[in-house]
Amino acid sequence: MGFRPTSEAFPLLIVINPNAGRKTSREQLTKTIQPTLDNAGVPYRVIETTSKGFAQEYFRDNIRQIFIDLVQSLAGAASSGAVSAQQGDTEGETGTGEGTTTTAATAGPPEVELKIMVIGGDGTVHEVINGILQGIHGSSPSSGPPFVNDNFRPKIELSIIPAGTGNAIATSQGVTNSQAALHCFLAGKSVPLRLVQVSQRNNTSHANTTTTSTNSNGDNDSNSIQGAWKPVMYTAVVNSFGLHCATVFDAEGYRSFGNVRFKASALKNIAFLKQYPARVELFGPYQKYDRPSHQLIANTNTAITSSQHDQQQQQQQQQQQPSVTLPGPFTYLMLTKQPSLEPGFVPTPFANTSDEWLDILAVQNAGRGQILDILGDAVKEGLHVKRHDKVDYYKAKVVEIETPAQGRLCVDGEFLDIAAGPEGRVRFEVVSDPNIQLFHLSI
Ligand SMILES: Nc1ncnc2c1ncn2[C@@H]1O[C@H](COP(=O)(O)OP(=O)(O)OP(=O)(O)O)[C@@H](O)[C@H]1O
Repeated sequence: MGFRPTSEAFPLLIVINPNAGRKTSREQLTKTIQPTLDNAGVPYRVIETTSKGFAQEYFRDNIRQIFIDLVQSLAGAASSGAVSAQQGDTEGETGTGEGTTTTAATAGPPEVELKIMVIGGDGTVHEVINGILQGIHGSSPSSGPPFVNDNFRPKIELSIIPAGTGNAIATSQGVTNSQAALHCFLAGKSVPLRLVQVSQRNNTSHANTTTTSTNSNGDNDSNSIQGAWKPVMYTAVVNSFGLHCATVFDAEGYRSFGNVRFKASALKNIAFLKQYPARVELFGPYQKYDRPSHQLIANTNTAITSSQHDQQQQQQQQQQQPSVTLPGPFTYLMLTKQPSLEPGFVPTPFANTSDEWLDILAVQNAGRGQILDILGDAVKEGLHVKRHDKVDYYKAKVVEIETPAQGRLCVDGEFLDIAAGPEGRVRFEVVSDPNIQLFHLSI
């Protein structure tokens, strides 16, 4: 079920979620986007989502064929026929993908760039990204074996027309309406979109299992449960635990309230405020916000070592021993790649979609008055970080969380229920996979 390019220029794929936000996507498409693209001579193909999960499944099952068609269209366009794609067997229709190859006749990988426009909110973007990565990495039976490698390293330019409720990714780039987003698209401005890989131990295969030991806190040492980390999903916006997660979860039940459902849910969860037991560990280098000097300070524990052997040893140590442990319990915990989650609400003001850091906002054991103050200041462009002693702010590259009882995480608006203890431990890591380059547009 692949795309056949209708012209030499491969069509822009427009993914539209008619159900996002205030349900204005279709109107935005017909009134603003289509006339502008037609005027600019940009060919496009519209893919309308029909239900939750549609976009993810669509890209997971079709991304391979989309790239094959894209490469073929490039080959057709190039007079020398520099790029060619060969389809070994019935990819797409059967979903096996066996034997599919993409080759470049010239030296070096072909320059392949796929443009996708999403008219929707962060949830739709999340689905598109996860579908693409599942399809590319072959992590589902229908996606076939991985097909992106050093010889074929496509770029994906993701343009986001903010039509959802929060629109965190677009808002964080200063893109607040479809006109601004279209302007960015036509000007071809893009910045790297770094993602967070969310992984859990692959406990079905304990090939490397070592004995479970007990650390100095008397807890089981989770690093000794040695099932390999297995990506569960990728997030582009926010991972949370505690009050924020409970608020998003309960807001689903208040859908009939429209856009005030988050406010209603937050008020309920603050009125019945809970503390959420967990231990959070940061691994490797990190930066911590220093309130007196109002700046992020890099940790200096990572001494510079001279020999390669020393560096390897240091790296190994950093991977095994946490640099920082936050003991909890947590009132509010967020791990983000976007500074702003909705216009005005800036919980992690130093987050940057393109950097290699994961921003961590941790509030441990706060009372109702304290959390109200903190959230009140977070809607004043992130003042809470400067003002409140209960706010810990870090930037790290690898973060793990473990809960003593069954716990729930919110991952870009979806939910991950985790088992108690080391078995349920979850790892968050900023990835920049050189074999798939996701970009998005910025002003
Ligand atoms: N046709 C559809 N009908 C119902 N739900 C859909 C449809 N298409 C997609 N969805 C689901 O709608 C949900 C909400 O979409 P999206 O996140 O884009 O908007 P939002 O929640 O309003 O915005 P934001 O995430 O920016 O706050 C997503 O989980 C998506 O899977």
